[in-house]
Amino acid sequence: MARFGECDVVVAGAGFAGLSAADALVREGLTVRVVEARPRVGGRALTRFLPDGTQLDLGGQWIGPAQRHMADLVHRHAVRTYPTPSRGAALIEYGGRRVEELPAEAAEVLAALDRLARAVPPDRPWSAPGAAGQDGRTFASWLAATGAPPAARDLVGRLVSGGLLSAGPTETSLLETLFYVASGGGTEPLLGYEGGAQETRFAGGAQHLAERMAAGLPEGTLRLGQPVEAVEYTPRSARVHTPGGAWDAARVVLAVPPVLAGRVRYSPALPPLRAGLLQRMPAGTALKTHAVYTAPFWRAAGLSGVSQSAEGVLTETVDNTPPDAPRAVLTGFAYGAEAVLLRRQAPATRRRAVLDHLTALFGEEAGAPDDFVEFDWLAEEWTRGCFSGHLVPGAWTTFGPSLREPVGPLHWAGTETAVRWNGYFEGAVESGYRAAEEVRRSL
Ligand SMILES: Cc1cc2nc3c(=O)[nH]c(=O)nc-3n(C[C@H](O)[C@H](O)[C@H](O)COP(=O)(O)OP(=O)(O)OC[C@H]3O[C@@H](n4cnc5c(N)ncnc54)[C@H](O)[C@@H]3O)c2cc1C
Repeated sequence: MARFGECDVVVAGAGFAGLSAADALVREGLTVRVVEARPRVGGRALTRFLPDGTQLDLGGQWIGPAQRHMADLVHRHAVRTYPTPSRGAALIEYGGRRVEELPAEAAEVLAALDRLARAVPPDRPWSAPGAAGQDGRTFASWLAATGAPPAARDLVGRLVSGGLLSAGPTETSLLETLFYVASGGGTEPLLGYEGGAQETRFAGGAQHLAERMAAGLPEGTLRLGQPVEAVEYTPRSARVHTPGGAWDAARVVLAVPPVLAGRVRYSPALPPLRAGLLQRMPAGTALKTHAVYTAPFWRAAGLSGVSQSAEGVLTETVDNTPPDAPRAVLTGFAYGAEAVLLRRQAPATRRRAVLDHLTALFGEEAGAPDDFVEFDWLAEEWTRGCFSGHLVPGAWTTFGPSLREPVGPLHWAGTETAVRWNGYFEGAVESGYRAAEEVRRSL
């Protein structure tokens, strides 16, 4: 098999984590090769433009004011951003009623969650007081024990397990949920638009920033269309195999989602705790849809386009119209069981189910968009889930300490390994910088 050459570090994956790791390593004067399976950079950031120029972010798209690494990147790469439209009333469907503010009993459940999350250190959730018990019960069982009315539990379960962890409340442990809340600084910054993680969007889409980061790497650093298939390693070096050939490097940063890191063939086999961990981090199942209209008709009715539903196929909607777009966009999210059931349906039936939900919220016009665009990240060979991967119940307190532990010359990055803003672009960048720092110290 051909050998492309030797380098100091191979980074697998050109998402935000891999690109940040490569950037930091190149700044250290190291020779780096970024090998990326897809013919593009950005990973879970993917922007498409309709023929008339309407921008759709099919993957990640928002950043918030507390995400400092992303703010630095935006500044450094001179990328323009704009706010998420926020004028008008939100619609919250709750217990058969429609209200504009989060009902007090649901807010109380979120407050209780925040109180518990404050005791969970996001860098070592397994050491939190009561961690074993919290890891051994599902978020659904904790919700049931709050004594809150069923509608409040349903809404919080769908917003938190679904909207944040992209799973159902029966799939995630209480500890995983508390970790995620602690990692993002609380439910308010996580769930919020203005002042929260959904405050700002990228002009030209989130993929554009990834492309700018890639363009900043030295020529020849980035190798697209090169999936890492196998990694042979000794305590001091590694050989990374791709379909086109192999790279020898002193260190490797694996910046790919855990489910895909587990599919690479390692020789020798990964240590049991690392291998076990990778088997316990399934990716989420969220489904993001875009309905494109001639105009943002909901604004005339005084509505912001934001909705949160305790029932129905969609849990959330948002006005996703870019400021200078020729047309208007309502984006919807399905999570957990609803997202799985929608995938069982034929595309036309699924589209109808989503549009019926939008019609019930925003009126007849919502049922007849000019375009309807969906993108299934579960079907993507090089992602296999959405938004991110999470530890299953019981895994934090058993396998969790292996999350960022290097294996010989192999270092682990990717948003799933982040301490802060785990699951977000911000977490991906943090993880890339952290892995690069580990490599720098180890050489
Ligand atoms: C629909 C959706 C909406 C989201 N919304 C938001 C949001 O609004 N804000 C936010 O901050 N985050 C959001 N996220 C999450 C965010 O996109 C991710 O946290 C972030 O992009 C992860 O970056 P990463 O570099 O860790 O992983 P990835 O972006 O997945 O990058 C990994 C890269 O590795 C490549 N790869 C995989 N296997 C191999 C292999 N064997 N060899 C070589 N390369 C390989 C992949 O092709 C990919 O390019 C969303 C995600 C989705 C899918």
